[in-house]
Amino acid sequence: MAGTRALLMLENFIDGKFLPCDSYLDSYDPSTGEVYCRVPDSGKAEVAAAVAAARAAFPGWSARSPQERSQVLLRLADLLEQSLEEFAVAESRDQGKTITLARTMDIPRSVQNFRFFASSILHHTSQCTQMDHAGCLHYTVREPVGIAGLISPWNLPLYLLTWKIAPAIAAGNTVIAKPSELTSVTAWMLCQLLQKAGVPPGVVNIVFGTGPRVGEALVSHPEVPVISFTGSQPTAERITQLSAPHCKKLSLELGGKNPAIIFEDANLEECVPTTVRSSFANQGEICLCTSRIFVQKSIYSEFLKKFVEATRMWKVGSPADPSASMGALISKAHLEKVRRYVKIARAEGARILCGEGVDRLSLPPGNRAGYFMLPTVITDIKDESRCMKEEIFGPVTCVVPFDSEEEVVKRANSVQYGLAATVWSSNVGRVHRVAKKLQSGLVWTNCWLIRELNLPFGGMKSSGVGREGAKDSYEFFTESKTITIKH
Ligand SMILES: NC(=O)c1ccc[n+]([C@@H]2O[C@H](COP(=O)([O-])OP(=O)(O)OC[C@H]3O[C@@H](n4cnc5c(N)ncnc54)[C@H](O)[C@@H]3O)[C@@H](O)[C@H]2O)c1
Ligand SMILES: N/C(=C/C=C\C=O)C(=O)O
Repeated sequence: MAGTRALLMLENFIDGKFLPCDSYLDSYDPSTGEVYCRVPDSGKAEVAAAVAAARAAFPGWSARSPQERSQVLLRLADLLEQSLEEFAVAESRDQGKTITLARTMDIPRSVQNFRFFASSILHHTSQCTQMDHAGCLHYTVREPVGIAGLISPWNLPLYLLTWKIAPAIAAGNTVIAKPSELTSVTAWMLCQLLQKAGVPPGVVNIVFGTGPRVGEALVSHPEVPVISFTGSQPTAERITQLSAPHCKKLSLELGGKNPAIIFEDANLEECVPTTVRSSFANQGEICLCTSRIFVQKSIYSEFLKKFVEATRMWKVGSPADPSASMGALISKAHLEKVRRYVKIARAEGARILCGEGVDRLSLPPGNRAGYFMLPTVITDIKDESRCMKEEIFGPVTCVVPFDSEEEVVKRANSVQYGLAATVWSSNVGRVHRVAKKLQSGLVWTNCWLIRELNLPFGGMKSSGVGREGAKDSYEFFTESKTITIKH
C-alpha cells in the first residue's frame, strides 16, 4: 500500500462519466519503483455497465455517416495533438520509456491513428456483380459489428490502444477498451478529451483492471461479438478458450523473435545504428524489436566490434532525461525475467559482450530503485538456446554468424514466431528473394519500423491471427452482407 502522499487516482469511464470503483490496484513509476497511481480493479459489474452504455449508444453512433464520424475522429486527433506534451510526460512516467520516445513516437502515432482512420473510412468500396441470365444484381454492404472489445498491452500504451479504438469507432461500432493495468494513465487522460471532440456518451467506454478479472469478463460477455487483442501468446490462448463458446471474431497480435539478417554487402554505416535502435528502442519492449542478429561470416568480426561500440553509446538514464536513449523496464518482475535470460545464456557458455553483468550501470540517486538494466549483447550462443528461441521482450539481443543465404533463411525461420524481420544487403535481387522466403508478417529491408498504415500489419505462426491496417481493420470491425436484387 502506498504512503500518504497524493496518488493519481484513475476512474473507469462508462457512458461518458468517470466512475469510482470499489477496489484499486497500485501502479508503479518504473523509474523509481514507487507507487504513484491507483488503478480501478474492475470486474463483471463494471463490464455489465459498460455493455449497457455501449448498447444504448450503438444505434445513434452507427447511424451517423462515415463523414460525420470522420469529423469526430479529426477533432479528437487535434485535441490530442494540442495536449501532446502532457500525454508524453504521462506516458513516459507510466511506462518507463524515455520522454524523447514518447514525444516523437508514442503520442504522435496516437494522433496519426485517429487521423488515418478518419480518412480511410471515407474510401472503402463494396463489390457488385450482374447475373444477366437470371436477371439479378448482387452487391455487398458492410455494417458495424456492434460492441467491440479492445484489450491492449503495456509497451506502447496509447499508440496501441488508439490503433484499435480509431478503426472500431470509425466503422460505427461502440467500444469497451481495457488497457494494461500496468499502464492505464494515458487511456484515462484520453477519456477527458472525448466529450469535447463530440464522441457521444457510451461510444467509448474504458474499464481498468487486471486481465483475469475485468479482461475475462469482457472476453466472455455474450454481447461483445469481437475481441481485438494485443499481448502475449499465453493470454491469447486463454482469450481463445473463453470466447470460443460465443464464436467471437478475434484479432490476435502477439509476440515475436525477430531476426536481423546482415549480408556481407550491407551498408554498415546505416545497418549498425539502425540495428542498435531496433534491438533496444523502448528498452527492447516493442514486439517488432530485433532479438536475433545473423551476420555473414566475412564481416562478423567487423560488425560485432562496431555493434558493441554503438551499444555502449546507448545511454540508460532517467526517462525524464531528454538525452537518455533507454529508460526503465516496465516492472520489477519483468526486469528479473529479462535478467534471468542473460543468466541462462551465461550458464550455457555464451559470451556476454556488453551490458548486464559486464558493464557498470550508473543512475541518478532518485532512480536507483527503478527497473533499469544495460543493453546487453550475447554471442557464441547456440540456435537451440532459450535466448534464441523465446521472446525476451527486453534490452537483450543475440549475434551469431552464418555462411549462406539458404542456411540463414532456414535458421531465421526455425522459431515458433513469425512477426517481423530485417534484411540488410545492397543486392536488390537478394533482399526480394530473402524477404519472400522469411516466415514473417513484416519484412523491412535496409531499414526498420517504417510503418505504412494502409497495408496489413501482423504476424504468422505464433505471432498472431489476423491483420490490422486500413482495409484489414475495417473488415475486422464490420460484417459483410451480400444482397441480391431480382429485376
Ligand atoms: N503483435 C503486436 O502488435 C504486439 C504489440 C505489443 C506487444 N505485443 C506482445 O505483448 C506481450 C507483452 O505485453 P503484455 O505483457 O501486456 O501482454 P499480456 O498478454 O500479459 O497482457 C496484454 C493485455 O491483456 C490483458 N490480459 C491478461 N490476461 C488476460 C486474460 N486472461 N483475459 C483477458 N485479458 C487479459 C492484460 O491486462 C493486458 O491488458 C509480448 O508478448 C509482446 O510481444 C505484441
Ligand atoms: N500494431 C503496431 C505495433 C507496433 C509495435 C508493437 O510493439 C503498429 O505499429 O501498428
